[in-house]
Amino acid sequence: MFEFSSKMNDERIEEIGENHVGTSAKTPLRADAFDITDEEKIERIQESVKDILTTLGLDLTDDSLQGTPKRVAKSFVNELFMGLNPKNMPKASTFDNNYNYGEMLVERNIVVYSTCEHHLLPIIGRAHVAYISDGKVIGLSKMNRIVEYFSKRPQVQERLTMQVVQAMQEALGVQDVACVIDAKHLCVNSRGIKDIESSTVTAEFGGKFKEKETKREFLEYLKMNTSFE
Ligand SMILES: Nc1nc2c(ncn2[C@@H]2O[C@H](COP(=O)(O)OP(=O)(O)OP(=O)(O)O)[C@@H](O)[C@H]2O)c(=O)[nH]1
Ligand SMILES: [Zn+2]
Repeated sequence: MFEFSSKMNDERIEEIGENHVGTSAKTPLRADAFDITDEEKIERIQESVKDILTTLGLDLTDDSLQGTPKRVAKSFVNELFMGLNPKNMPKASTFDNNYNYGEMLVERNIVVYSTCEHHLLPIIGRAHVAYISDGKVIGLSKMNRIVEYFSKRPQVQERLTMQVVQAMQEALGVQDVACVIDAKHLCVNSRGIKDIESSTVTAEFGGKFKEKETKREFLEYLKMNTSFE
């Protein structure tokens, strides 16, 4: 049977494509995270889910429940946590800024659907990402894809925000990148304190976005109404 070793290995994690992410913002992956295939992971997780549901007292021979362990395992590996696998990292195509656009570009209202790593419950919200070009521009949809990729991990919102900024900085070769995320955590809304109203705002400001005026301009754009709403 496959055994996970408990030691983290920074070199190994760099090999698998997290070298753009600062140490403090790294998802704590095990050194042997990719020693088994996704198919093997699905098989193993399926057995664990069977165990959980059986322990809860459910009869897994029931027509509706019998496929649940496999469904949960597949959704973990292929969907909810697909961002743990660097093979799913989006290719962030960049282009030369031939038109010399010199202002900030803001991609607003990117839907965030992530999972809280403390309770494995959904985090649902919006991310707003901005950068100022220093010669390169990035395809708009790539910003949404970067947010999606890092969202599909067990997360804390602070780390997600930092990972998005660091991946954009790497892709564009600039420090001038910012991200604000406003999200609801179902672990706060639906259980525990059960506060359905509160949401969490996190922000990461790189380079020029640390300056008061640039930060203010970015935050002003977030307040703008769009004419098509
Ligand atoms: N900083 C931070 N905390 C988070 C995030 N998501 C969930 N949490 C918090 O993680 C904490 C875990 O605290 P614990 O006391 O170990 O867990 P708990 O007993 O289930 O806590 P309650 O939710 O207060 O019932 C909770 O306060 C959650 O609200 C996040 O993205 N960032
Ligand atoms: Zn939680």
